Amino acid sequence: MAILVTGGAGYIGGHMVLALLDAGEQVVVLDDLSTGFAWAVPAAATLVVGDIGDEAKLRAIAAAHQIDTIAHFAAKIVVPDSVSDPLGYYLNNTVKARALVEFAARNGISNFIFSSTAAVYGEPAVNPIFENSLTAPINPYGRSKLMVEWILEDAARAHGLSYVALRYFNVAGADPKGRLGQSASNATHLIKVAVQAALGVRKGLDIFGTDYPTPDGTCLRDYIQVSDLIAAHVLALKHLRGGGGSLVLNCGYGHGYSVSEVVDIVKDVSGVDFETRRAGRRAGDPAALVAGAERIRVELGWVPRHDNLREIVTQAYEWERKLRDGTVPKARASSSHF
Ligand SMILES: NC(=O)c1ccc[n+]([C@@H]2O[C@H](COP(=O)([O-])OP(=O)(O)OC[C@H]3O[C@@H](n4cnc5c(N)ncnc54)[C@H](O)[C@@H]3O)[C@@H](O)[C@H]2O)c1
Ligand SMILES: O=c1ccn([C@@H]2O[C@H](COP(=O)(O)OP(=O)(O)O[C@H]3O[C@H](CO)[C@@H](O)[C@H](O)[C@H]3O)[C@@H](O)[C@H]2O)c(=O)[nH]1
Repeated sequence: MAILVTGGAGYIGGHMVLALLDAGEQVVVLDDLSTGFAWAVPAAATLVVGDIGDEAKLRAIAAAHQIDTIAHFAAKIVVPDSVSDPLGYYLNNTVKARALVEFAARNGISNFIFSSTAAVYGEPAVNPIFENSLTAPINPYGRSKLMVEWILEDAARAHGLSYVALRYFNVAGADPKGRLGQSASNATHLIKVAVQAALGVRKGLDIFGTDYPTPDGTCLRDYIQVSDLIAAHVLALKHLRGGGGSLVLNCGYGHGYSVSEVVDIVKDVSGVDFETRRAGRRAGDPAALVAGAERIRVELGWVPRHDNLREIVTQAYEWERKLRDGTVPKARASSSHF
């Protein structure tokens, strides 16, 4: 049986592909390369370049491979962009995901793993946030993802699918073996931007909002290391293949760091005191998001191995240095795909 990984040329999906290949699985990646990289997908996986909304392409994949599971990572992911381009986000993240769920239902693909997000909770009244806390997203990105959770819930009931929706908190770091990291040069994530500032790839860093109701006035987030997150997906796959029922699970460590604390750790790890500027709040940002992180341990037996922000920052820094120096390992010639 093969696993279809949408968005498998991107940051998190790329780590999933590595983990699946490490486990001896057959992997088909579908990615339009809008923010992903063909070179990041090992030649041992089949790479199909295309849109998740392209039904003909999906049918061709189903005809050529025995897919039993879809791991759906492909999405647009930048919260402030979703505020300025909501319709683009609803099309890519919701409408096309609906088509993918329908494709699964029609083709007897009974397992679906979905990249959801902490953004479904909006501005929570209290932290940590549990899976049964109120979902009230405050930006189109979070809404675009919450709707897919609802689509999955209803489709599962009607069409015999089982799914695991993983609500990621803030994903960071890189493959501990140094094979992959976050590569898009215009990524907007805090740790990515901070290590770029430390390496002189960007000129300093804006701190978006210093007047939040948090201990130091900057936003709090729960940063989860990317391989720990992927381990949760591998366990979700095992759960679904073993006939387990649908689940919605937070993926985080259960404690948060402020933007200022993250910046201090990046400065310390890199030894570079790069410039920081106090800037206004960024559109769509909640003050604090910290996972209630128990359910995933109970349901899947997940045990984090990299819950250490210094280690996470070091991995991100080392990967960024390779990107800057042009020494990242390329897993395939970029033209070898369908
Ligand atoms: N990075 C985070 O902190 C975070 C947190 C919560 C949830 N997520 C979710 O995780 C998933 C992966 O995010 P990422 O950080 O790896 O981002 P990414 O941009 O690196 O990866 C997304 C991949 O999807 C591809 N893609 C986008 N739209 C597509 C389409 N219509 N058809 C085919 N391919 C398409 C892109 O080319 C890219 O390779 C997303 O669903 C995102 O919403 C990420
Ligand atoms: O240059 C920067 C970049 C970020 N931030 C702040 O850092 C925090 C974290 O921002 P970022 O790393 O961009 O992540 P989020 O906006 O929290 O969103 C991430 O985490 C969410 C889950 O919590 C996911 O849903 C999103 O896909 C993912 O991008 C926020 O307060 C930002 O305002 C800055 O101050 N300066």
